[in-house]
Amino acid sequence: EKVEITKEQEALMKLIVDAYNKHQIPQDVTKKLLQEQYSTEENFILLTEIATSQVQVLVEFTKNIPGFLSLDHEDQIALLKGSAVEAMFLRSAQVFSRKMPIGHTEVLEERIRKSGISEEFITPLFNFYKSVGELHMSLEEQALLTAVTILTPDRPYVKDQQTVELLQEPMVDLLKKLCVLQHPQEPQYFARLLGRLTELRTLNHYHAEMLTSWRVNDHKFTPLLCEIWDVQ
Ligand SMILES: CC(C)c1onc(-c2c(Cl)cccc2Cl)c1COc1ccc2cc(-c3cccc(C(=O)O)c3)sc2c1
Repeated sequence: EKVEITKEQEALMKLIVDAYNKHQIPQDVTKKLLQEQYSTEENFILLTEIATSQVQVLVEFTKNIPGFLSLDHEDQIALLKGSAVEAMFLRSAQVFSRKMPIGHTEVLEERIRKSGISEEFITPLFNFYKSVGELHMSLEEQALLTAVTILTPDRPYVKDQQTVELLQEPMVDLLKKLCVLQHPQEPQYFARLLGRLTELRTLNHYHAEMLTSWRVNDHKFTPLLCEIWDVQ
């Protein structure tokens, strides 16, 4: 039967997409990807700066998700801490999939490969980037998938999972309809998107190891990253 987006779903999508567009890493930060010299140390510092800016952007985007600010405050923190890495994998993955300004993609790849991350994490990381790139997600899908990731009820320390589920459900329903409407020739497209969310969970584990190996080599993070990642 015909899949239709209701008026309220239209309104919800506009809210989420506007928030996603509004909150972006400032140009002067991402432009450094093309400017700074290449060294493992410099690449790490630059990626740390971008990640810190990304967390700030993520917090602002999250505050625009309908109902989020009405959640228990400790649950708000638990959701942000639990989803930050996954949201940043998604965000940095979009850089590789959308046609970034010339050179950004190669430059970002080069800097990530040479930032002190051990080879065993580089492979799954770039496999993920490739699998997201192949989806050619629309901006609406990117924004909704990020919101769905943030509103994952079973993050550590979330007390009222029920209420988080009530917020996540309409996002998932809307994303499912959007996938059918935007990828009519690919009935399994929505399933492939959700498959990326499963892959993100495994990347969380790799990321925890990445942090440990950086810290072992005495790499410093910013106070915001230390707080959101419970390090130092
Ligand atoms: C602390 C730092 C060393 C770190 O530790 N783990 C990771 C990480 C790495 Cl490696 C890979 C995935 C996830 C994480 Cl969390 C990072 C770097 O994380 C980031 C986070 C966000 C973004 C957005 C970018 C980006 C570029 C151009 C344009 C845009 C744009 O949105 O226009 C975004 S790059 C970037 C790098």
